[in-house]
Amino acid sequence: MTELRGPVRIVGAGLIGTSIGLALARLGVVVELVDADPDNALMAERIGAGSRLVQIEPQLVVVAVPPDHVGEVVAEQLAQTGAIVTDAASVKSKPLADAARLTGDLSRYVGSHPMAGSERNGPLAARADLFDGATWAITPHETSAPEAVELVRRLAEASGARTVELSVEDHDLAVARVSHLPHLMSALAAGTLVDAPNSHLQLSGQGVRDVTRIAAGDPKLWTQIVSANSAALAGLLEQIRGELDRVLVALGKEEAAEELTTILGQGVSGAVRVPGKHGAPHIDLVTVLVTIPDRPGQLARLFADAAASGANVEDLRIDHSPARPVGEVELAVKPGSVDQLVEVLTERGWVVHR
Ligand SMILES: NC(=O)C1=CN([C@@H]2O[C@H](COP(=O)(O)OP(=O)(O)OC[C@H]3O[C@@H](n4cnc5c(N)ncnc54)[C@H](O)[C@@H]3O)[C@@H](O)[C@H]2O)C=CC1
Ligand SMILES: O=C(O)C(=O)Cc1ccc(O)cc1
Repeated sequence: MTELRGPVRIVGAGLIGTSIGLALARLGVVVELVDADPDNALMAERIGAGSRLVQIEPQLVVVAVPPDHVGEVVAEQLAQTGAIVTDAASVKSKPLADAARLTGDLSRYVGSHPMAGSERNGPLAARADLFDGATWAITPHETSAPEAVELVRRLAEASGARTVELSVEDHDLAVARVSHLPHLMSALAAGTLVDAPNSHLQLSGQGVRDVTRIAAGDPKLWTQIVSANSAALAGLLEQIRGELDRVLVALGKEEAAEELTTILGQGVSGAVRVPGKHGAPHIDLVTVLVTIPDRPGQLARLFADAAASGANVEDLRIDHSPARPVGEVELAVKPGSVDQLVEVLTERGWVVHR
């Protein structure tokens, strides 16, 4: 059995590299931090993700640099060390092709991709629990050694994730659907707000926040991601262009209302297919709205009271009402625990709406 003993060298101490370092530090694995930007390596070291200098040869190297540089860094690390090498890039075909142009033997390399992140970047955005409960794709290529695949699986599990194995090609098709297209859609929707008057923006509610959150991701990083996956994305974008034409033709025409309902119904059918947290199948959750005073300690009290009811909070949203000294917290729970939750919260003085 291949155990993850360390040291693990992380090249690229940004959001993802530093988060992996922090997750491994929880288990006491020795981590070496390397970055082209010395300030980032220093920052990652200061927040406890590892050390900039480790004298022992790494067992595993994790390349967490932007996708355009992954292939060259993978080839470099294979040449400089006897370690198993993986990367965390959001696309898998291009880094593999780039590395293959630079080195003959890729048996110690296995690509991987943690499916968790943030719209923020750099070591200061890193979190030790970023990958807890997340899915981590492992994408062996034809010559990946089985022990290399096993060690990368250990890395993902040590970081708190559950693993899914896919081919390189299938991975890129999958992320085009579940990550890259949603990102482009979010950016396009958010882009229409740039010139919007403030009087319009002040009507923003949770819907527009949901749709635009991921648009805040680093444009330079996302240019590399979507460009490297252009073939898989092109088909989906053609499909969306066709759907947009259907919407434009149908909008506002009484006789085309059914067409519009069909398109919107497709959205409902697609949305329920997105798996729930921890990769579990989608379950319908019930939401309960609680009004909370905008004062320190209120959220902690609400969570303690929710826990006392026996309900597990599956999801959470907080909405601040402008110009009101209260917030609105939406707790999502399984249908079986909602009655007890409402009863206990009401008993304890919370204003609850279902
Ligand atoms: N941002 C996200 O939510 C996710 C990103 N990823 C992937 O993880 C990788 C890293 O992304 P982030 O951590 O978000 O970016 P980041 O910008 O936070 O960090 C990248 C780090 O790599 C360093 N770097 C760049 N070129 C280098 C080189 N040649 N040698 C050494 N260091 C170098 C930078 O100085 C920076 O510290 C990317 O390949 C991305 O596709 C994967 C999952 C989620
Ligand atoms: O912020 C989110 O919800 C994400 O989905 C983050 C993310 C960004 C890029 C990836 O390659 C994987 C995950």
